Amino acid sequence: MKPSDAARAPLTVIGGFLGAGKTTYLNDLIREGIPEHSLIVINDFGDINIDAELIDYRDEQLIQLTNGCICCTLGGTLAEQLAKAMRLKEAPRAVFIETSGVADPARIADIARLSQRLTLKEVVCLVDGEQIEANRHDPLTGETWRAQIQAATRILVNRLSTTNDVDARLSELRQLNATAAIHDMGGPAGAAADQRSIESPAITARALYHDTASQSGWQSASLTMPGAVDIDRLRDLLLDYGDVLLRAKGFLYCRDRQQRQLLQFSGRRLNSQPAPARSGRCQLVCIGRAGGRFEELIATLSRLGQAEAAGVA
Ligand SMILES: Nc1nc2c(ncn2[C@@H]2O[C@H](COP(=O)(O)OP(=O)(O)OP(=O)(O)O)[C@@H](O)[C@H]2O)c(=O)[nH]1
Repeated sequence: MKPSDAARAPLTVIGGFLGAGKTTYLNDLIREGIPEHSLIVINDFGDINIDAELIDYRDEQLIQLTNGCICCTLGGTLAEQLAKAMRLKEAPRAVFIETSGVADPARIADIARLSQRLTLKEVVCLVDGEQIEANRHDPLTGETWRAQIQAATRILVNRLSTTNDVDARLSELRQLNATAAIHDMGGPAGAAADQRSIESPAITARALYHDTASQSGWQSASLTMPGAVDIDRLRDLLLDYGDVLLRAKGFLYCRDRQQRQLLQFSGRRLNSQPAPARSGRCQLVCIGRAGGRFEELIATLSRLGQAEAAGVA
């Protein structure tokens, strides 16, 4: 029997480019209150799901998907996992999917359109207001970035306050998507974002060192970082390679800080804060422009993490 529309679980797709603020927004939603027995699906671009460790979930069911772009490499897996979850005796009352920053949310929304147990509630797209110009005109990132905006039913723009011409930025977004609601999230939410304390669930850690994997102009790498790193040296290195490094995030020890740090690099900005206590990872994932320079960065980062472990840096 076909479930009526009222019996279908609403699906919210949360998309947006690398580092745009998807995880931060999802945590805000959870804090504000989502239905009990929700299902949260987290996809991340690397083969370590850092985002899953940053989600502040409680009794919700969590599915972690890794390895690249949810829409092309994981389409089948995602549909299967969702179908399985929706067949459970107590099926989820609502579903939230955080896509990877290089995914096309439209293809994920199609899964809901095909499912008899889901109904598409909205496709939210987070946009880093500071990066609109850079992303829009970039030959590698532009197409993905535009597709994410075009697929949205609601566009949430943050970090606009640091740009010169807010109206011009908003009208650029409007030109790309004539129908979506567009909201300027303003400063405070984001400004406080890095200061938020994050309670994380315990998730089984996998020890990983991976070679870089490249896919049509993109390249990603996952590194183990067992040693205590000099944060200033790391900052200089990441900023030096800001032309090829689009996003880095992970957990590591820093020399002058007692607690393991959560490191976030996006839009050529680096910040760190105490990492969630419950997992013990010391790993970093990076994504950027494929090529020798990206590989050079990964090799240098790898040496930094390893050498300092051995005390020879
Ligand atoms: N200033 C400011 N910073 C933000 C805002 N939202 C997120 N951030 C910061 O931006 C960085 C990336 O945020 P995330 O929420 O992890 O971004 P994401 O889109 O989930 O990142 P990926 O999943 O790696 O693509 C973190 O350092 C956040 O604290 C915001 O509204 N304002």
